Amino acid sequence: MRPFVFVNLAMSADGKLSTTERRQVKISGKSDFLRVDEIKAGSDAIMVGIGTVTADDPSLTVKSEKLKKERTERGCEENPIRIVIDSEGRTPENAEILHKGPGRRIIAVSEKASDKNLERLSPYADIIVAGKDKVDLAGVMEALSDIDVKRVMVEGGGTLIWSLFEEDLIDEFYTCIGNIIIGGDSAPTPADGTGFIKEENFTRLELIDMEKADEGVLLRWRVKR
Ligand SMILES: NC(=O)C1=CN([C@@H]2O[C@H](COP(=O)(O)OP(=O)(O)OC[C@H]3O[C@@H](n4cnc5c(N)ncnc54)[C@H](O)[C@@H]3O)[C@@H](O)[C@H]2O)C=CC1
Ligand SMILES: Nc1nc(O)c(N)c(N[C@@H]2O[C@H](COP(=O)(O)O)[C@@H](O)[C@H]2O)n1
Repeated sequence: MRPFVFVNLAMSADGKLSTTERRQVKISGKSDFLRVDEIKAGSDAIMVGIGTVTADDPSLTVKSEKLKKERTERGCEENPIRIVIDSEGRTPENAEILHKGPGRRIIAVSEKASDKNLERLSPYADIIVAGKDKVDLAGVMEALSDIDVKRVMVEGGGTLIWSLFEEDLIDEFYTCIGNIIIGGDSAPTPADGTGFIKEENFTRLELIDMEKADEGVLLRWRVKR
């Protein structure tokens, strides 16, 4: 058993998530920001890779007071469970994700994480150990299902999302394409990693809908199975 998993990203018109220096860029506009806040508030958990934590230091909190209130009225925490996929337990102790706003945090590590890092992070987050070198993502999804997490939003980055596609753990994929060109052949894209080599292994998508979003376009895809 695993939760429903969807990805939400903003990318430039040339398909980049950020710059070659992995510097965070404002890609989407105001209406997309509100949409993202709504889908975040509608999720039980929000997941990012350690690369995103070190590059962007996101808080991943719900921003709107109204949405926070609606969550607490439903008996949920103000924020979804915030999950970092972090093989070695490198999350900095002062990361925003560990401090900003109420709610549970989970850091999923592999057996490679040192005891020192586990001790360092355990005051701030629950730790799940899954996988030998890299985090076993299917194992993490199963553990989330066991604690009644039904809907997971993945915010990036491209390395984590690639692995989730590779392991067929994504159900829907939403990209807001903004009206900028970032360029750079090493700038992160929505699915980095090794990529599929054989055509028969490609993930196939069905378009659910598309709409204009500020100066860009929002595409929503479902993974075909
Ligand atoms: N425009 C947007 O919507 C977003 C952009 N970004 C950008 O993406 C970049 C960060 O992306 P990445 O460097 O690719 O890092 P990432 O956030 O995808 O984290 C990848 C890291 O997770 C760890 N990991 C552990 N187990 C793993 C597994 N089984 N599979 C994959 N990774 C595993 C590894 O240390 C790996 O390097 C930043 O530049 C950030 O600004 C990030 C989120 C959203
Ligand atoms: N949806 C969206 N639009 C953009 O233009 C972006 N640059 C991003 N980036 C990601 O959003 C996260 C920020 O989270 P907090 O505001 O700190 O909660 C961060 O991971 C960015 O990479 N997203």
